[in-house]
Amino acid sequence: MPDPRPPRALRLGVAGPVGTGKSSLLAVLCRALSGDLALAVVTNDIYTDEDARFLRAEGVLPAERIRAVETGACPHTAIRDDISANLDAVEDLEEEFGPLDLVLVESGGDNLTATFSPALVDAQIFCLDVAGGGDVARKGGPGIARADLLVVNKTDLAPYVGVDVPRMVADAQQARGGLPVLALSRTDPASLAGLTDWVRALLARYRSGAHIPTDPGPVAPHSHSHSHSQGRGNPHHGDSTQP
Ligand SMILES: Nc1nc2c(ncn2[C@@H]2O[C@H](COP(=O)(O)OP(=O)(O)OP(=O)(O)O)[C@@H](O)[C@H]2O)c(=O)[nH]1
Repeated sequence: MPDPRPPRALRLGVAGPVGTGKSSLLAVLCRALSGDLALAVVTNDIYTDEDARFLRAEGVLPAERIRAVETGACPHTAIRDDISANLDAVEDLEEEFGPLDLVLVESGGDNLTATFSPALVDAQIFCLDVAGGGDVARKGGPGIARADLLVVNKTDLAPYVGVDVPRMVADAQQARGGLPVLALSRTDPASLAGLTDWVRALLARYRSGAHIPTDPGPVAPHSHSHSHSQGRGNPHHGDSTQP
């Protein structure tokens, strides 16, 4: 009988501002899914392989299934403008350990404008946390408005930072026109189950051919001090506060 699976693994990106819990979210997914799915991970950091080392130290997957891309520049560059290093890492993992079911790609922590190219991932999660402030969800941007899933993370911290989680989720829902929003905390097992259920449902849609990758949209124009030697016409002007 022919193998009904698509020719390659589902590629799922996780983006969002620095420290919002992207690596922790990947660790949750690896722990929950590696029992019955073949997984691999690609991490992106600007100057280190810290996120990959964190995941290897957590023992969530065999160490060799976790690859680090050192972007050396704005994290968005390597997931959006010139995706070659990430694509190489994903394809190497598939070649060495395939057939895989799911490859998770973690963006280096960036700002609200960073999203993955649809040429790199089939779907993407955008991760905010309550510690960034309850009004962040209202600020919009391509990831908040159009990622396949928006996570409002670390809800256990809400009482300490004065954030009204239902309000923040409602704001996010309003910004997303019906796309899903998930309030998440590592201290709330039901929320973690909600995350893994969403990924399993996405994988089922991908395998059946029902999932249509969508592009949340490009980064906003901005400027900064380093150059983008391999950038392809990415506009860089305007807000000099961006990394
Ligand atoms: N209270 C709380 N802390 C969390 C939760 N998830 C992650 N953290 C903590 O948040 C901090 C940042 O988490 P990471 O997973 O490293 O975040 P990240 O987005 O990968 O960080 P960068 O890769 O540096 O952008 C760590 O100290 C985590 O332990 C959560 O659900 N609740």
